[in-house]
Amino acid sequence: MTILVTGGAGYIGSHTTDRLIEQGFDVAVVDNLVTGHRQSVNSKAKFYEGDLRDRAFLESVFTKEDITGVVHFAAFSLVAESMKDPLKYFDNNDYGFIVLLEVMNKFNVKQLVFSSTAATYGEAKEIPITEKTPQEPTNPYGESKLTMEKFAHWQDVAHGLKWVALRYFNVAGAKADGSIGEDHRPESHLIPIVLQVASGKREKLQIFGGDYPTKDGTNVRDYVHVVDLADAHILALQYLEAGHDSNQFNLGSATGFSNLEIVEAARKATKKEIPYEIADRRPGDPSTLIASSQKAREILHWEPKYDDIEKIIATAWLWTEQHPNGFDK
Ligand SMILES: NC(=O)c1ccc[n+]([C@@H]2O[C@H](COP(=O)([O-])OP(=O)(O)OC[C@H]3O[C@@H](n4cnc5c(N)ncnc54)[C@H](O)[C@@H]3O)[C@@H](O)[C@H]2O)c1
Ligand SMILES: O=c1ccn([C@@H]2O[C@H](COP(=O)(O)OP(=O)(O)O[C@H]3O[C@H](CO)[C@H](O)[C@H](O)[C@H]3O)[C@@H](O)[C@H]2O)c(=O)[nH]1
Repeated sequence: MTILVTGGAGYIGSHTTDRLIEQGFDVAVVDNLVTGHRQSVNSKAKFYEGDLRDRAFLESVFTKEDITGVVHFAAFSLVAESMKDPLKYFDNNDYGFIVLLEVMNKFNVKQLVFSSTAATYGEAKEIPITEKTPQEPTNPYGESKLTMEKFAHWQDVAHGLKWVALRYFNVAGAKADGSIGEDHRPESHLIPIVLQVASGKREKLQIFGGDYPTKDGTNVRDYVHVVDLADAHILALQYLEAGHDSNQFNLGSATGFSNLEIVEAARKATKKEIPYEIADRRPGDPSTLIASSQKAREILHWEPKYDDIEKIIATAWLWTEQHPNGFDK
C-alpha cells in the first residue's frame, strides 16, 4: 500500500512526503524537477523522474507500485506568470490533472487529495472566506485550480472517485530542524524574498502596491506553516480511507497580515534591518485573503501547531541561514 505524491520534490510536496514517511507510509514520488529539487525528497521515498502529462510514464509508475491513494501537488503556481502565460497554466495544471485522473481510473485508484488554493476565491465577497464563499478567480492560476475541482467532482459522479481539495492560503516556513525548506527559482513569494533581504542576498524588498483598501494600504494574506499543511494532507487521506464523501477544506490561520506587518515580524524574527520600497501593484493580486478553517478543524480534526507568524518566519530563517544556496551545496 503506497501513497503516490506528485510534485513531491517541491516545497510543499517534500514536506508532506517527509511527514508521510515519519508516520509510517510507503511513498512513491513523481516529479519532473521543473521547479523541484531531488535533494529535498526523503531518502526513504521511491523517486520517479518524469512528467505527469506523459501517460506512458505515469502508467509505468502505477504498474510498478501498489498505489492506494494519491496526493497531488504537481502544478505551476505563480499568479503573475499565469497572467502573462495563461495556457502554460491550463496545460500543466488542468491537462496534467486529466492524465492523472485517467490513469487513476484505469488502475482503479479511488482516493485523491490535491492542492487547490485561496486564489480560486479571487476578490472575496466576505472575510473570513469559508468554503461556501463564491469562487471567482481573478487570475488564470486560480482558474486552473477551480477547473481541477470541477473535473474531480464529475469524475466522482461518473466513476466514484473520492477526493479532497485543500484550498491553501499562503504557505510559509520550513521543517523545524532546518533540513528542508522553500527554494523556488526565481523566488517570487513574499517571506523567502524578505529573508533574502535579511541575509543580504537582495538589497531591498519591493512591496507591490500601497494603495489597497486595507489597514495600511498593502495586501493582506493568511499564512499557514508548511508542516501543519503537510499534516492536513495525511488527515485528508485518513478521512477518505474512512469512507467519507468528497469534500473541500480551506487551510489557513484565520489571521491576516499585511505585507508591511510581515516585514515587521521578519525584523523581529531575524533581528535584521529589512529595507523596502512601495512599488506598483502586481497584476492579478486580490487585496485580502483570510481563511476560515473551521471546517477542517471540525471534520478533519486539523490542529495547526504554529499560530504565531514570528515563529513561522523563524523556521524559514533557520533554513535560510543553514542553506544560503538553497538545495545547492
Ligand atoms: N506555495 C503556496 O503558497 C501555495 C499556495 C496554494 C496552493 N499551492 C499549490 O500547492 C502545490 C505545491 O506548491 P509548491 O509551492 O510546493 O510548488 P513547487 O513548485 O515547489 O512544487 C511543485 C512540484 O511539482 C513539480 N511539477 C510541476 N509540474 C509537473 C509535471 N507536469 N509533472 C511532474 N512534476 C511536476 C515541480 O517540479 C515541483 O517539484 C501546487 O499545486 C500549488 O498550486 C501552493
Ligand atoms: O517581492 C514581493 C513578493 C510578494 N509581494 C506581495 O506579497 C503578497 C504575497 O505574495 P506571494 O507571491 O508570496 O503569494 P500570493 O498571495 O501571490 O500567492 C500564494 O498564495 C496564494 C493563495 O493565497 C496562491 O495559492 C499561490 O499559489 C501562492 O503563490 C502579495 O500581496 C504580493 O503582492 C510583494 O509585495 N513583494
